[in-house]
Amino acid sequence: MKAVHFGAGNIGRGFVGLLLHEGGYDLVFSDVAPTLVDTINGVSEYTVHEVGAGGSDKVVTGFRAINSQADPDGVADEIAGADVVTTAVGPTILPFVAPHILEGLTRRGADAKPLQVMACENAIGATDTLRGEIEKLAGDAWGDLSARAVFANTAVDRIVPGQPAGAGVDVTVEPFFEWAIEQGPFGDDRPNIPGAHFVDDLAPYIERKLFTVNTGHAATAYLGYVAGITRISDALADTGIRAKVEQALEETSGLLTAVHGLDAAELAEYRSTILDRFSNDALPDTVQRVGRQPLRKLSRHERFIGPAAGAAERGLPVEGLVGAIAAALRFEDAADPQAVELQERIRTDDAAAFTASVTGLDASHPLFARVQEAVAQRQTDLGVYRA
Ligand SMILES: NC(=O)C1=CN([C@@H]2O[C@H](COP(=O)(O)OP(=O)(O)OC[C@H]3O[C@@H](n4cnc5c(N)ncnc54)[C@H](O)[C@@H]3O)[C@@H](O)[C@H]2O)C=CC1
Ligand SMILES: O=P(O)(O)OC[C@H]1O[C@](O)(CO)[C@@H](O)[C@@H]1O
Repeated sequence: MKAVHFGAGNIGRGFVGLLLHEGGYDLVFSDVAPTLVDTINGVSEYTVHEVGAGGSDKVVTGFRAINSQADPDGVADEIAGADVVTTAVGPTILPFVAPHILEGLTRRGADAKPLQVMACENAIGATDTLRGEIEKLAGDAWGDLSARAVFANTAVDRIVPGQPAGAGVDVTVEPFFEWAIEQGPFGDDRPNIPGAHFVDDLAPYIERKLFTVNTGHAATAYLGYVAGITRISDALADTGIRAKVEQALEETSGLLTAVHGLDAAELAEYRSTILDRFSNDALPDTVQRVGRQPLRKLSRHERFIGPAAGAAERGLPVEGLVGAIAAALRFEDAADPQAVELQERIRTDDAAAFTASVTGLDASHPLFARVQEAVAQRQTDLGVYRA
């Protein structure tokens, strides 16, 4: 069996690739970083180092890498003969992966078993997004081609921080992982991924994960940044920051219970486990990585506005979430293009226009005024506020 995985980065090697390997798949990593592709092709095995309680080393073999920009033809042939395609490139990159999958489908025999496609991104419905991009490119040809693939959304959870220089292909990760995959699209023919669990309804899983793990992680990152702290574990060691993160997560849990009927006591346990994971000081993780791409993280269906809007619509508390959003408005990182753009726009747009364009909220939404107030406060602090 063969799997083509787009994005040979932290999650690609440290989580998705490892679990596909354990399922018996030969791995083809497709990436656009030439040095990474060459480094991967220079070794016959790599080790995933799980650091923290219960961690162990896992060795991955049976892989090769290909540069999709340098060899699109080769990538298409790999996909034509693959059983599975997965991605971990970042949600904004999926439109650049779509053409390769489409070309692979056109080369795939019409009588071949349908290709099983799963995007593994921190976004709701990422596989649906990827399929939409492929369908858009295919145009009228999609009528015939669509039968050659099945698409399943997933929720992936493992903290894989930036890797130290010189780490080579090896990856240091936390011991915890969870990979939930919607099973409906596969019928009786699921991909063979022993480390994953298959569910009928993914929504509670992806929303629980995105609005607890990612909301909590990003809140820690932005609050830690504002406090001048670099390591995530150090930020959570600050009792004031921890209390604010806990408040935000109690708010997202309140929404998850209201929307999905998730049990409050189980959610409290889940929050506690997650804060312990973030506090793993054997795993050096930074506010810059976890807070990267703040415009994405402040967008409408993402880890802050998504739950805060749902809570505000139901009259549930949002103080903690708005506080985390206010901290995100202060996040600066010259190496992060979205952080640079955020700081430019907050200095040029008026508060209402910024709020609408960044969060996607309508001015009449019950959350809009709260966020606009936080924006106006940031602009006042910067000396750029205009009534
Ligand atoms: N790092 C983590 O702990 C987790 C990350 N994720 C998600 O996984 C995705 C990737 O995250 P990381 O692995 O941390 O990022 P990363 O930056 O380590 O890896 C991304 C990889 O994608 C490659 N890439 C960029 N454009 C590409 C293209 N057009 N085709 C093929 N490869 C391309 C990059 O060269 C890089 O190697 C993101 O959506 C993230 O939200 C999800 C759960 C955990
Ligand atoms: O990968 P993103 O969406 O930029 O955000 C990083 C987040 O993803 C994770 O890697 C887990 O989903 C966390 O480490 C962190 O919350």
